[in-house]
This record gives sequence, structure tokens and C-alpha cells, in this order.
Amino acid sequence: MTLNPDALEHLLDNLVEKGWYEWPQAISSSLCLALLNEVMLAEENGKLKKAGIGRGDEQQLNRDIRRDQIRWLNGESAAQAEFFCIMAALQQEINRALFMGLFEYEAHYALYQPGDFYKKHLDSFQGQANRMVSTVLYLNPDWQAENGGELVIYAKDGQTIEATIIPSIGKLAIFLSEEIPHEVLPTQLPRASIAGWFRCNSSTANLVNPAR
Ligand SMILES: O=C(O)CCC(=O)C(=O)O
Ligand SMILES: [Fe+2]
Repeated sequence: MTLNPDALEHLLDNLVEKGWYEWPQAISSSLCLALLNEVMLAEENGKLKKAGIGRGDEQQLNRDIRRDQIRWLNGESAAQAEFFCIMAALQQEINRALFMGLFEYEAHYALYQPGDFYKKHLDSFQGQANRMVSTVLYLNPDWQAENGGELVIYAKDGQTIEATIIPSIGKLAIFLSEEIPHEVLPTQLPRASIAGWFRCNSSTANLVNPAR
């Protein structure tokens, strides 16, 4: 599967102009269903873990801020390998057009159960120089507006709502990790996705900054 060239151009323009882009039907439903199947199996087998906030030793569970359950992808299945392959192509295009120096990609499945949410946050803080571009692929077939679980995108001021994105299957939400505050509204039904981050290489001589 390849990325639609027209949509790709819109993505690059929008990343520069607004810092975010909503890309419906970016990834085929058949691949999304295979990935959804993996999330559901992981959930059945007790392999999803409550998500934390912060990183490394500072990781903490904070149920007031986020309630989803996650599992990191490792590329072990054909579906994951195909997903990573598409994201590698995307990384190359972004680097070619915007010179962002994206270096690696990390991603986890996320499952939000009814009532779960993720309050307004940034995925990365300026100066930390790690997560540069955030991606969220939605895996929910036949998602209706009344199911809730929208991704709310805020302007850089953190107050004005710029968009309310419905988490429909195949859609990719993409935004600048350090600049775009965003929030997941409470969902009414189980809501599955893959959240991922393109990182730049922030390792220096004495400081190695592990992905997670
Ligand atoms: O699922 C979404 O729409 C966004 C998730 C998110 O913001 C995150 O995992 O950091
Ligand atoms: Fe986020």
C-alpha cells in the first residue's frame, strides 16, 4: 500500500501552516481491521497495560489525566510490519519536504473503554527535543459521532478549539508534538487506535535518551 500523493501534499502544507492535519482513509480498512484484531486479542489475553504519564523513572499513573490501556508495537506480525513500512515512507516524505530530521518511530496500541479519556496535553516539551511529530491511526469501524471519543485539537494558545476529529477507521491524525495541545473526549464505546511518534535523535555524548 502507498500513500496518496495528493493527500501527502496537503499533509505537508498543513503541518507547516497549522501544525496538524486530519487525513481520512489514509490507511486501508483491511490493514486497520487486522490491527484492530490484535488489540482485541491483547485485551482478551490481559496484555494491555494501564498507560502512564511522563517517561522513564518519572512515569506515573494518573487516572485523572488519562485512562487508556496500551501495548507497544514491536513489528512482530505481518500487520504491524506493514504499518511500520507505511510510517517509514511517511517519515521519509516529511524529512524530504520539511527537513525535520525524523530519525525513528515508536508506537503503541491504545484502547479506551467506555468513560475513558485523555485530558488536554502536549506529547512533548520544547527543549526535550525528542518527540517531533505525533500520529494517531484510528481502528474503529462504523464509528458514529454520538459515540464520543473525539480528538480535540487546540490552537497553539491552548484555548481555542481548532478541530474535533471523529476516530473513524483508517483515519490518521498528525500533529507537531511540541506545539499542538490536544485531548481525547470521554468515549461511550471501546475506542481503539495506534498512537505513534516520530522522534529526532536526541542522544548526545553523555545522555542517551531511550524511547520509553
Ligand atoms: O487517541 C487519540 O486520539 C490521541 C491519543 C493521545 O493524545 C496520546 O496517546 O498521546
Ligand atoms: Fe497525545
